[in-house]
Amino acid sequence: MINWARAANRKTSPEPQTQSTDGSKPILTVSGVERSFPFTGAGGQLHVLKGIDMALYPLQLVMLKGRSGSGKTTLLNLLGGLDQPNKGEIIFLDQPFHKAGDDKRTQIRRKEIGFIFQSYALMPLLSAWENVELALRMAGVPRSQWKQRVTHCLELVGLSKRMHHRPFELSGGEQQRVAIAKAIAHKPCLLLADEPTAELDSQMGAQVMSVFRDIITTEQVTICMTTHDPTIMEVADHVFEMVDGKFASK
Ligand SMILES: Nc1ncnc2c1ncn2[C@@H]1O[C@H](COP(=O)(O)OP(=O)(O)OP(=O)(O)O)[C@@H](O)[C@H]1O
Repeated sequence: MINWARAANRKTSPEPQTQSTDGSKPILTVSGVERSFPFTGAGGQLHVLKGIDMALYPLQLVMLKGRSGSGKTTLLNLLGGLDQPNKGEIIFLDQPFHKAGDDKRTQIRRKEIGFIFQSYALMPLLSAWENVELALRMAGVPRSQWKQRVTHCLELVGLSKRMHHRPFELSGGEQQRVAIAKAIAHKPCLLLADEPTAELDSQMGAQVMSVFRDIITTEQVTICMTTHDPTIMEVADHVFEMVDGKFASK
């Protein structure tokens, strides 16, 4: 279940954390990041991110909140190297992510980042086991390690008894836990999750958050996720609120 005691230590924007509680270095820093998109046909620009500064530290659970369309997914895509900023810097594991080309970003992403989506994004014809195994195959992990790693990841998310079920035979919460096992299989240091609990009822959402808390410790990951759910936000180490393309000020 959710560790509600963590709420007492929670910090909220506007002050992007400039240091961790234990003095460790950030794994990712964002400075002055802006992102615009061209209007189709009209020749103008939609200025979505207008100067974002933030840092993610090891073993943090960080949440992005804000109204629909405020730019949360746009920022998450930049953090994960799926997109690039028009302005500003993103440094990931001491490397300039904002300057890296597609191949370099893909290479870093495959090794160091895991993604989790609202809609689970599982292969429907593959079992939970095969879905996680596919993630290892795609990450280039040697075949000799697959069996042990798949078993470990599915056990971590509490699905050791559902390993051979296909997605349609699993509940929404169970499918999302398979998606988490898939996202951590290649041992990334950063997990990015876009509305991971949005499709789940409160009990299943709490289960997913409990799994997140466990894997931060056992797998040594940092998690950055978006959410609209105030109950879920209670377990964050830090909440950034996005308003009009920037983080909200007090
Ligand atoms: N590739 C793109 N091209 C054009 N506009 C885009 C693109 N990606 C995002 N946008 C626009 O940027 C704005 C922010 O979108 P984004 O998906 O980041 O918001 P969000 O805060 O995640 O919203 P929600 O909570 O509804 O998921 C929206 O107006 C969206 O239409």
